[in-house]
Amino acid sequence: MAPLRFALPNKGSLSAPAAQMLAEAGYRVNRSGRELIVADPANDVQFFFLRPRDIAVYVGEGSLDVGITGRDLLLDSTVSAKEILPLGFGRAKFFFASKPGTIDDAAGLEGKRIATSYPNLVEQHLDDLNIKAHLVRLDGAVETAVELGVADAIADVVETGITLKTSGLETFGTPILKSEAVLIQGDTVADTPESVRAVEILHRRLQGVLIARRYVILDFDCPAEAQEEAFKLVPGIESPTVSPLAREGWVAVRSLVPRDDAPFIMDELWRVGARAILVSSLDTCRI
Ligand SMILES: Nc1ncnc2c1ncn2[C@@H]1O[C@H](COP(=O)(O)OP(=O)(O)OP(=O)(O)O)[C@@H](O)[C@H]1O
Ligand SMILES: O=P(O)(O)OC[C@H]1O[C@H](OP(=O)(O)OP(=O)(O)O)[C@H](O)[C@@H]1O
Ligand SMILES: [Mg+2]
Repeated sequence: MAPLRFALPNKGSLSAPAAQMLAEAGYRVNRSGRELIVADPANDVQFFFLRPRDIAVYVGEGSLDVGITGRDLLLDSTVSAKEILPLGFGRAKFFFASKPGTIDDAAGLEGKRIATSYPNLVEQHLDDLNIKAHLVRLDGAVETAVELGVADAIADVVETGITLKTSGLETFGTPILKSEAVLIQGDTVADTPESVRAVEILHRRLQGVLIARRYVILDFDCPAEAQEEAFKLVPGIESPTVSPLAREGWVAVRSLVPRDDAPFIMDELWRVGARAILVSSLDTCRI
């Protein structure tokens, strides 16, 4: 059987977190040096390390089966590869920005020059808004374009906002896009049942990692008469697990709860009478 051909970012913001996530999902992305192709025979996968912008193209053209790239890069590529799982890292917003007091909403872009390295994404958005503007396509560092008089506004990725601030620019309007790293799939996957199955397994494994990151295991002991109230606080993903305790009239309960909510749920459980409330992390799971 041919291995699944998987494109991964070779450098940049998405590279290390993508490799980390795949390692947590059980893949062996052992890239010791600068190799561009790495085999993972145990999982029957071949990894190709490419620029994130090119990943959408390779997957969209059918040269590779799946890949991890940014949603913004996928949309800008205009290829037919489809997003099959958002991965929760590489989060950034895509905004218009200009010098304060010059342009303050998207309508103000009519007839203006906009610098961007995502011309297709921006053009599509302007078309949707029925705004005609001139795009100035740059490779990067687009924030400088306004200062240098090449453009009146920019459209770019904003993460912390530090780059914009130091360039004397401010965002305006609502975000053009909320982006994050995404798993993408090309049309060729459907060609063989083996690759369909390999992608299903990959999808389920990555989803397991996402759940393990977002949820914690909550264990507690609860008086039987308080259990109904406790279950409302810990519905779990499907249903909480309840086991008898040696102590008469008490049950042990185990459930998954969102990591961020755990401290509040623990306070409420204590209030309804639960004791020995323990939180532990998941490494990974299949739900
Ligand atoms: N602070 C950030 N800067 C740039 N891209 C970011 C940032 N945070 C998340 N991203 C996302 O990372 C992807 C861009 O990755 P890419 O490797 O091309 O750029 P990079 O991290 O800026 O690296 P480089 O310095 O080589 O340009 C996009 O999907 C973008 O939305
Ligand atoms: O909101 P911030 O946290 O400041 O991050 C956003 C900045 O980071 C990226 O630039 P990068 O460093 O990748 O340079 P580039 O423009 O050459 O790609 C992006 O293009 C923005 O300029
Ligand atoms: Mg960049």
